[in-house]
Amino acid sequence: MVFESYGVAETHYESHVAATTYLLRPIKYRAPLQGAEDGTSNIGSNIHTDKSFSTLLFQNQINALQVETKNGEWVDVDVPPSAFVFMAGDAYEAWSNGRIYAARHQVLMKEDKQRYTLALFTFNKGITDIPEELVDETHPIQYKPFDNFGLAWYYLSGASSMTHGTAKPYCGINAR
Ligand SMILES: O=C(O)CCC(=O)C(=O)O
Ligand SMILES: [Fe+2]
Repeated sequence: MVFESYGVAETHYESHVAATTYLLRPIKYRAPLQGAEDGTSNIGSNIHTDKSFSTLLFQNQINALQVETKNGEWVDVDVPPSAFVFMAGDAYEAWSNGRIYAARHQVLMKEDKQRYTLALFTFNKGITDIPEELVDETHPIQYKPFDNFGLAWYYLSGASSMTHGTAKPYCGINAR
C-alpha cells in the first residue's frame, strides 16, 4: 500500500520483498511492582525508535504502548482486541527519504496484569537505496544508501542516542 501510494510499487516492491527478512519476538511484560518506590517499575520498554524497516505488533488486550507525535506529545495507543499496530522503523524513514516518520515509543505498564506482545520486525538485507522517485526539489536527498543491519549494530554499539532515531546519525546526509 505504501509503495503504491508513492508510485514505486512497479519499480521497487519486488526487490524490496526479495530483500526482506523477518524476526519474530514474543515479549512478556510483568505487572508493575506493587509498593515499588523508585517510580520505574512500570517501564516495560524505554523510549526508542525501531531499528527495523517495519514492525507489526499484536498484544493480549492490555494497553501500554505510548507513541510520541511529531510535535512531542505522548499519546496512549488504544488497540482494539483483534487489531495489529504497524510501526515504521528507522530504515523505513531513511528509505522514504524522510517522508515516513519513525515515531519514538515506549511501553508503560498501568494495569496490574501481565502483558504479552508478539512483535514481527522486518529488516532489509544488503544495501538499501533511496528510490529516486522519492527525491525531488521539495524533497532533496536526505539519506545515503544504507545497510539495515549496519544501522541496528550502530545503535547497539552505543554510537548514537538510545532514545532518538538512528537513521539520521547512521546514514543521514549532513548528519551531525
Ligand atoms: O510491546 C509493545 O507494544 C511495543 C514493543 C516494542 O516497541 C519493541 O519491541 O520494539
Ligand atoms: Fe519498538
